This record gives sequence, C-alpha cells and structure tokens, in this order.
Amino acid sequence: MNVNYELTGPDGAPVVVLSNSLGTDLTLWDEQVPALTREFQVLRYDQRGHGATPAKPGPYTLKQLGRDVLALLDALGVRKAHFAGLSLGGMTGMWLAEHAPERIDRLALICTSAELGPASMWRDRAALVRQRDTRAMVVPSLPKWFTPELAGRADIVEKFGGMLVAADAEGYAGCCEAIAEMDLLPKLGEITAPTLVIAGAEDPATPPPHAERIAAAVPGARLEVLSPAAHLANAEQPEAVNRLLLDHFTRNLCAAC
Ligand SMILES: O=C(O)CC1=CCC(=O)O1
Repeated sequence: MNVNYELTGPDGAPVVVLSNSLGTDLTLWDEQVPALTREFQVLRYDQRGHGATPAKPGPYTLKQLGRDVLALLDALGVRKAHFAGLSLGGMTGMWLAEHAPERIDRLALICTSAELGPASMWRDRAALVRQRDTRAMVVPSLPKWFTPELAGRADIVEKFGGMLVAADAEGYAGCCEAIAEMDLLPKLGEITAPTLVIAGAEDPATPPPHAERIAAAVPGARLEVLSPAAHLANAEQPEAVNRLLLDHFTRNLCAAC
C-alpha cells in the first residue's frame, strides 16, 4: 500500500500522526500543522482511497487501516508516535492503541465513536457510493460536518466538498464497510495510552454520548466538548483543538515528577 503522507516539523522532534475522516484527506489538518510543528514533527497521511492514497478493492477492516499506519511508521523509522484521529481516523487510532500499544505514545480521539451502527446503514452507504460515486455524499455530508453558519460558506463548500468529490468511490465504500464491521468496544478498557477525547456539541454524526462512552471506558481518559462545533470540530474550532492537542501531547503526566 503506497500511503500518501506529508512529514513536516523540526528534525528529531517527537512525531504526531494525524489521521483523516471518511471523505476527507490530509488537508483536513491544515489548521493544526502550523501550531503542532512548533513542538512536533507532524506526519499526516491520506486514508486508503482518500486524497492521493490509492484504493484497493474493498471491503476494508480497521485492522487494515491500522496496519497502513504501522507500515508507514516502519518505512519512516518511527518506533513510537503520538496519534490524533478524527472520526474514521479516531477509530484507526483506537485500533492501534488496542492492538499495537507499543507504537502509540499518547492518543487524541476527535469526533469519533467505538460503535457507530447500524451496520446495514454503512453497507447501504457503500452500495450507494459504488453506484453513484462520492459526489452523492456532498449534500448529506456538509451539514453534518459543519454547523449551519459554516456549512454553506463558499470556501468551506469548495475545500471540503472538493475533498469528498475527489475521494475514490471504492475507497470510500471500503472505509464504510470497515466502520460497519468495527469491534472496538471490548478492548477500550485495555488502552494504556493517555487519551484525550474531544467531541463537538453539535455533531450529528458522532454526538457527545459517543465520546462520553469512550472516555468512560478508556482508563484515565479526559473528555472535552467544544461548542459551536459539528463533526469536523478541528476545522470549526481550530484554536481550541490546537490548544487541547498541544496540552495533551506535552503535559507532564507524572504527578510525582
Ligand atoms: O460521514 C459521516 O457520516 C460522518 C463520519 C462517520 C465516520 C467518519 O469518518 O465520518
């Protein structure tokens, strides 16, 4: 798998991996890179079939999406990294923290869920997109991604609608099928990475109760709910998200130190 990525920031600094959501690409994180590269190397990449990462035939699994990250880290010689993921990116992060804990330092889960049923809805969406292309998802997605004030703004429609239209139909569908089959809940309690969970108060796709459920299950997790913010809270509230991420990835966690 040739995963498209961008690595920026000071040589030798700790690495933060940024993982995008369904229908977006690595430019989802444009507002985070300048802030995070003050302290970290930022490794942002495109999920399978999104941006410039090619799509293999689906269905995919979270295991495959997680292993794409591990292969990328191996190729770059990164033994352990912080990880922030939004929605599908957060699901990928939970899979990694559960199955490859030695590779994940601290974890930030933004507008995501450990169980986003019903599975039939995701299979139906995959079938729709295979039939009609990702263009069919623009009208239903933008009002979930942003609160009403932003959802219709020309620059937002151009940037985020453009990412969605550019996503490969098979890649998008395969990722829907990964969400349909995901099984993250049973092992959430085994996550050892210090975890920050961020929700958007106005997120209709993964509403705050999904974040509360994750934060209640992951030992020691901290929960923050931002408002106004819909599903792409990092784009709607960049300063608040940057502050939370920097605090989480730099804070001294040892009370006795
Ligand atoms: O597109 C949606 O419905 C919202 C979403 C769910 C998983 C993801 O990455 O985005």
